[in-house]
Amino acid sequence: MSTAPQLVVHRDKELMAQAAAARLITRIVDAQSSRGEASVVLTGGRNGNGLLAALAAAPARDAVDWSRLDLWWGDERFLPEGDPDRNVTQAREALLDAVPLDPERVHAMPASDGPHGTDVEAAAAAYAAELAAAAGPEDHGPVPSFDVLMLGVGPDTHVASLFPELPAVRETERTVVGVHGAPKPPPTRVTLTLPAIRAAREVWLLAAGEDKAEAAAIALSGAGEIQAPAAGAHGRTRTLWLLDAAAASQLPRNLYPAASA
Ligand SMILES: O=C(O)[C@H](O)[C@@H](O)[C@H](O)[C@H](O)COP(=O)(O)O
Repeated sequence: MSTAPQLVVHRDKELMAQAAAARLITRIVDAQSSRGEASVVLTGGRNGNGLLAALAAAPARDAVDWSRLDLWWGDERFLPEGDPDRNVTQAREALLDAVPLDPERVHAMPASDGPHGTDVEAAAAAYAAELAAAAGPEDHGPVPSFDVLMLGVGPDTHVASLFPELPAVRETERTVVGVHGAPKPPPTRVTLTLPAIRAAREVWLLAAGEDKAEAAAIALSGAGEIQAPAAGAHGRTRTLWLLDAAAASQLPRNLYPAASA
């Protein structure tokens, strides 16, 4: 199946979050119906958290069997456990604390005061090992075939903690790496690499707001993944860009989907 990106453009970021939450519920329910379980990779950032908050408010959230859902993270800010800036802390507040998840299936990335201390490379290696342990023979390498992997897109085209031109985006072997000197605070982070991201069945990129318009246009116009990491994020069966009208405002006309609302 082609992984050419598909685009859906919504009127504004609120509608985008609600529609994406509805889409995610459906995707999880479908996966659980066919395989008995589902796996989703969460993203940090306002759009990812907006989606989780919309999901928390959606009555259809009860259609999900939360106890048979694995949650992973695409990246994490390497900070102490419970820090309000950690992506997992924000996800807990937005949704996770409100639904009956199996704690064993909530795979938060290590914190900077965890078993590896401030050694971000060791923390990354431990997460890579956790992913490898969860991968089965049917998977395509040392990472499970996530049903949906979500990524917020930064104004510089970064996704997860893969920033343009930094070493992490050039990684071709390891599935998880430590990041030093990230331009978005905090500077030290843990991130999935592009090969790990591309193990997902579906990759959804979320972009809302005018400050994302240039990034979306660049990433969708054939830019290279080292300069524009979002361009290298695609799923094995589907790559979906979920945008609001402002973020879509600089897309070349041939990419703008006429029927989106
Ligand atoms: O740790 C983080 O900050 C992220 O995981 C990062 O990759 C984020 O998703 C983008 O920067 C988009 O963030 P917004 O949705 O807030 O613009």
